[in-house]
Amino acid sequence: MSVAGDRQHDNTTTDLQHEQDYVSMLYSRLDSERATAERRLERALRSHGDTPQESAERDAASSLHSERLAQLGSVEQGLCFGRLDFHDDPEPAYVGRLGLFDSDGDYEPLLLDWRAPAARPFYLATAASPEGVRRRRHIRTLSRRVVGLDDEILDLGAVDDSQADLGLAGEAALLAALERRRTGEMSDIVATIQAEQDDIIRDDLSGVVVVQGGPGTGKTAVALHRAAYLLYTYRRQLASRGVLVVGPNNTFLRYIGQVLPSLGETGVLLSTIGQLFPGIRARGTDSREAAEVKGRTVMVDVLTRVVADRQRVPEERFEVSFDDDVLVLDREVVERARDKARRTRRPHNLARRVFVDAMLDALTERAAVRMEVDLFADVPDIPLAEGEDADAPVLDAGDHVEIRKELAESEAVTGAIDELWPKLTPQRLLRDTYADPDRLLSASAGLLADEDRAVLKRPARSPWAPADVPLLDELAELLGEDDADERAARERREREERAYAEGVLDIMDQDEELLDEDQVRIADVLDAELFAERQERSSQLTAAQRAARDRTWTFGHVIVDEAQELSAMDWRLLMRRCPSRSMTVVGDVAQTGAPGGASSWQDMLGRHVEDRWRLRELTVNYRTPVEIMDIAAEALAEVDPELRVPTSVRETGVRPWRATAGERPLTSIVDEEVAAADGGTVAVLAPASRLGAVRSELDGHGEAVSVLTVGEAKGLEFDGVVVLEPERIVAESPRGWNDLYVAYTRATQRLGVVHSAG
Ligand SMILES: Nc1ncnc2c1ncn2[C@@H]1O[C@H](COP(=O)(O)OP(=O)(O)OP(=O)(O)O)[C@@H](O)[C@H]1O
Repeated sequence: MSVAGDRQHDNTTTDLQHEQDYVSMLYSRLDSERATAERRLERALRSHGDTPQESAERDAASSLHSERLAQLGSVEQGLCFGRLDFHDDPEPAYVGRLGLFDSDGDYEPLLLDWRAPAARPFYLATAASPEGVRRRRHIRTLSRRVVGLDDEILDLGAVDDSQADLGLAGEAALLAALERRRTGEMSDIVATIQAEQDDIIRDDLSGVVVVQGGPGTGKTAVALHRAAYLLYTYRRQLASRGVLVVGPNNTFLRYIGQVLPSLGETGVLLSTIGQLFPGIRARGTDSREAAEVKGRTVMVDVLTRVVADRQRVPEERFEVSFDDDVLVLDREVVERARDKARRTRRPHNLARRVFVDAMLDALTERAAVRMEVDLFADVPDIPLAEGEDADAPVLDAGDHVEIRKELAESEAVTGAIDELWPKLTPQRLLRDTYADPDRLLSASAGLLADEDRAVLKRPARSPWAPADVPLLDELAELLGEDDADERAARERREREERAYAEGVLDIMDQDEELLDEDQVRIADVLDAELFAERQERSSQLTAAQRAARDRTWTFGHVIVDEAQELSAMDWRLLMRRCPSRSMTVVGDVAQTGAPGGASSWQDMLGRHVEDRWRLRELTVNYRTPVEIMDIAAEALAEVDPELRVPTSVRETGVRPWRATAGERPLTSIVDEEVAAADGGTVAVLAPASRLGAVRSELDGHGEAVSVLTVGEAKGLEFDGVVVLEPERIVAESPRGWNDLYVAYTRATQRLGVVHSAG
């Protein structure tokens, strides 16, 4: 391992002092930016528009300034982390978390945003290809203090071919970052992004990019930095639609939750698939088998049938009481009404109107005929006048309208029509299907085998599981939402709220004119509330928040992490959220654990984008040291002997240890690992069947130790990892070797393996 260049730790007092002066100047610039943003926000909040347009402008301005303020607040730590010196420019360039300019002078850049094109050489320049860079300097800071400098002179003469070169940039800073103890929360890598990662982060917005890489190659880090880069570079396009980042579970989302805010980006929605149906909390768990069946594409056909089964035609005829009488329609008439509604190809709840109309038309006819018969029942035959037609209807169009209206208002009639074509919600429909064996059979006969059907059955009150969410979403599409009434009510509410706010502001204006200077001004009291309300209203307008509440929201870009775990039905849901197909798909097909997950990207994506996706690969492992990867490689060979582990950047000199269950109490093993981690994080990864027992055994260790299944640990990392009973982990799942590979590669420093006894 080497760096292509001559690295120097040039921490001379003069150098440090020089950089300290510059960094201090940047912080005072940051402070004055903050003061300006605060002033502007205050001004925007105090102003109030007379017209709806002015109010909208005020809301937009206050939201802009609060966002700016939040961004300026988030870059406090590590504001500036790099400096570039060039061969043919005496002025160095400083690189940091956001761009700062010399507003007193001629707007020269004082600090380059890491995402700006001009900052790119900081990540790409190498001795072999220096891009005009003479020296790259990493500036280490603690709060606002400069504590160290790492310099690289990018001199071709210093290229060393004799060592295996991973093309690392800023090796000292990188290794320092990698050696750091883990806190349980992922950090950004903005100061040490490597060239192969940078290339992916800055890839085009359009199309589907698949990032394939072994464990620890920085896929998650790259995905998150790409979100920040895209929002910076394509802000106009993305600000209104937002960016969605999908992760496998809540623990993972918590783990990555701080990265984007630390990069000054808050407009991103982090979510699991299970959270993408507003109003549903998927708290249940499915068996592996049930999750696999629910994830199959054939479920689309099953659900289509579930809906069609609710569009019924009576066995013989349709009968309904109306006006002391019974109206009867032949089966064929109902069938024609159903066909007419189906032919519209609209979703069930929207096509329902067509069915109801056709039924009411037919019933009006019947009722009219009956009335005519009744009208003349007791009347003696009267000779016809000249020109009068014996068959001409007695009731006119107006009478028909009246009858139809009465039919539409009759509960008996609407109830009977409802039975045939009810208004449905996805939740109700899916619940009923799982709970009713006859319905399930009718919907899946010929599509699912008996044993597949059996795993779907469950009582109506069971909680939703994550794999139900794509099915609910599919049903929501098949059903559609007849929300015309709701939409009208919402628009009315919004108009009223605006009128109210404007009214209050007018009153404030008038009152203020009447008050003495030294009296308490009503506006001072009212202001605070109004401003708070306005602020809340404008903050509610962020794309991410609106998106979280709206099932039909479509995002400007979607990033999927641990994407190999997604089922075919998960992909369908995601594709609906991203009609532009601007996506970053991140994962490792060698780590797939989910029964319905991917073993090839083409299998997963081809259905949606054919071959229009581009593969980018990451090859260097930043997490797991060489010693541990030697063991992980054995598990990978069992998955597929052709696969190779990524190359580790680090060696620790500490070899993984092995023990046999029962030799020593688990508690003392774990105590030792906690001590060795020296304040870092420790995890015990257990077979799913042993999790409960191991958790109670290690109860006393509290927060210091995480006891997890491999599935739960996916995407996470810990300084020390103890893997319990690898044999059982392998035996418990058809993808057991993949699971073991994931388990071994969670460690940043130490790995211990406790084998099953006997
Ligand atoms: N350029 C870098 N500079 C500093 N740290 C890095 C860099 N790239 C990756 N890392 C660190 O390496 C570790 C692994 O990264 P990450 O979790 O993104 O890998 P991954 O490919 O998603 O792994 P897995 O597939 O196992 O989930 C993290 O701690 C991350 O911060």
